[in-house]
Amino acid sequence: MKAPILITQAEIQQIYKPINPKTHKGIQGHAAIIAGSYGKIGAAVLASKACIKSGCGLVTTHIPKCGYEILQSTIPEVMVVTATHEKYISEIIFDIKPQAIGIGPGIGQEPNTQKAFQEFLKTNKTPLVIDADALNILSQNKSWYDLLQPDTILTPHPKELERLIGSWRSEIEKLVRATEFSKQHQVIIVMKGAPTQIVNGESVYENTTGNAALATAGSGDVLTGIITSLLAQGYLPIKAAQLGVYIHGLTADIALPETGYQSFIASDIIANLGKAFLALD
Ligand SMILES: NC(=O)C1=CN([C@@H]2O[C@H](COP(=O)(O)OP(=O)(O)OC[C@H]3O[C@@H](n4cnc5c(N)ncnc54)[C@H](O)[C@@H]3O)[C@@H](O)[C@H]2O)[C@@H](O)CC1
Ligand SMILES: Nc1ncnc2c1ncn2[C@@H]1O[C@H](COP(=O)(O)OP(=O)(O)O)[C@@H](O)[C@H]1O
Ligand SMILES: [Mg+2]
Repeated sequence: MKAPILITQAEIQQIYKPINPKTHKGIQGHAAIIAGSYGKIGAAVLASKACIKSGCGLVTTHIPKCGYEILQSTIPEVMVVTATHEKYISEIIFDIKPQAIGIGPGIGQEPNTQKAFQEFLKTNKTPLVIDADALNILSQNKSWYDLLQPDTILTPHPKELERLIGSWRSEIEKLVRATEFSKQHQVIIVMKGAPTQIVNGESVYENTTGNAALATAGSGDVLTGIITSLLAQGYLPIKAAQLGVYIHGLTADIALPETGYQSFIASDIIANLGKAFLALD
């Protein structure tokens, strides 16, 4: 097994594309976020806000009905499509054509949500980020792995990863299993942790930003929004994953002297996105 390639500032500078002065929202990328259920609409808010604050021109968020007023009042910049069910996503239907979709934060695992996710996977050809409960649904329905498009990005934390690839007894075994999974299903696995590693077939990349302040509710939901935004802006999936985890971690490194570890919350990642992007310009 090769040593991981570090995701350094120099590497990121090669990947990062400054904003074209003549761009407009119509060509800056339209992202869709499919997230939330009753009691976890916050996950949809965090992912959507991180998405629009990471540079894409438009964001449409698909949520259950109960989240409508919450979304519209907390992030007026984001458009909203609601499912027919009050408390969970019962079907995934929208007439927009986004350039990237992020699915999973806070969606729960209701049977109807599972069915909707399966129907979605059967037809979806749009670049995709799969996180949280969508990963958990996937790991309970392993025959659906065949429905994943090449270069789909999966963003599991260690428990979600275990549900997908099974348990491991050492870091080496984890990497071997993740590599096998990535090659077999042609997916990119963002193995979140300290540090986060990205597995893309035989290649492993290791992030160099971030700290323990990120060990707080919703920080993964925010990462989903950031990576989906970058995908919608035309970054190749592996580049969107690398730049996304780097920027996400950088926000915590920037904020730490002011917030300390304890008072840093997921909204602070979003609040510091601007400074993190400026550090790349
Ligand atoms: N405000 C909100 O609406 C929030 C919604 N959330 C959503 O809640 C749902 C459940 O997510 P959870 O991740 O809490 O539940 P899970 O059951 O998937 O994961 C929790 C388990 O994973 C373990 N775990 C997590 N990170 C780990 C790490 N780095 N190392 C080792 N073990 C680790 C925990 O100890 C725990 O046993 C998801 O859909 C998620 O998106 C959460 O993101 C929290 C905030
Ligand atoms: N100690 C840590 N050091 C660096 N990054 C961390 C640490 N703990 C958590 N993170 C990061 O925070 C995020 C947590 O994601 P996740 O567990 O999915 O959160 P949630 O589901 O609550 O949104 C990941 O990006 C992970 O890498
Ligand atoms: Mg998560």
